[in-house]
Amino acid sequence: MEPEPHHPRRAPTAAMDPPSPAGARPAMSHSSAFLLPSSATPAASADAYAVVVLNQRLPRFAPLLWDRAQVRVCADGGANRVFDGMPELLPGHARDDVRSRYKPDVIKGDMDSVRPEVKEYYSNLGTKIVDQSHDQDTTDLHKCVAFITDNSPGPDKSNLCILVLGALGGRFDHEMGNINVLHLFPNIKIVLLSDDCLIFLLPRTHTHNIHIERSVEGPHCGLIPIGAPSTSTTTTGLRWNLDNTHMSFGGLISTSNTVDEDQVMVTSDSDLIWTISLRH
Ligand SMILES: Nc1ncnc2c1ncn2[C@@H]1O[C@H](COP(=O)(O)OP(=O)(O)OP(=O)(O)O)[C@@H](O)[C@H]1O
Ligand SMILES: Cc1ncc(C[n+]2csc(CCO)c2C)c(N)n1
Repeated sequence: MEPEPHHPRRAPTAAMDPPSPAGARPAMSHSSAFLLPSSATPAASADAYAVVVLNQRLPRFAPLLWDRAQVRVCADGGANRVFDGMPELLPGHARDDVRSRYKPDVIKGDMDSVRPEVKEYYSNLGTKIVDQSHDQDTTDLHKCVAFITDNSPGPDKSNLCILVLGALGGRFDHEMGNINVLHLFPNIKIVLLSDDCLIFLLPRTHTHNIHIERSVEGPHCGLIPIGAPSTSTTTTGLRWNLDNTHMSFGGLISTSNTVDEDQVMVTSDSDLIWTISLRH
């Protein structure tokens, strides 16, 4: 049986941007400023970041996002990647210092991939270990996102942004499971990342203003109706814009598009996946 979305849709009034006229969709803003080096980051970011590390090679910007986050969670074998990978990404620093500094707050999952010595190492440093081996129906990423939303204060999670490292590339079943988590939590800002690109969900309840951080992302992008066809999608700011356009698998979907402006606007009657390439 398909699990129900974890949270009801956000009421149209709870948008983060200024109020919209009656009947119009409220606006939601998106930015990848979290990828900018500390020196270039806007002083006051509205977002509170959580990082989830999956069981794939750490992206090169893992230390930056880890430092920027308020909560760090490893999905099962993701803990091995932090243990092995953080010292490799920070070669000028002593291996043991890096290990103890990059300590996850939580390791959660069905615990069939985290190595015993890694689990013991972090457990001794105070990491919380949540063994959910009894649940073989939800993915480790689903378990980690549920943990973060359940433990973040207040009913309004509009400032929470969950950055998922190692979510794309690799095994296709895992990738699809990771994308399904975006659809299971449509009201939570979740960004799936790899070294090469990022993706997030654009819920149909809002119009979307996507600020393009040209120093770290673009130009290649896509707009994809994974969950359901879209009868009408309209965009601005792209090389190939959509104008009240129908999109579906078996028909048109927008791949190999490129960003033309610093601001991309998207309105659709269906939830869409936005993807953009990352610069190396
Ligand atoms: N190759 C991959 N591509 C994309 N995501 C992955 C990949 N491998 C793991 N993940 C993500 O990392 C999480 C933790 O990985 P882990 O290998 O511990 O999971 P698992 O449930 O034991 O996998 P398996 O299906 O191999 O038993 C997964 O739930 C998934 O979200
Ligand atoms: C229809 C169906 N397909 C696959 C699985 C297997 N599965 C899905 S999530 C998960 C946990 C991975 O850590 C496992 C083993 C299932 N339960 N139901």
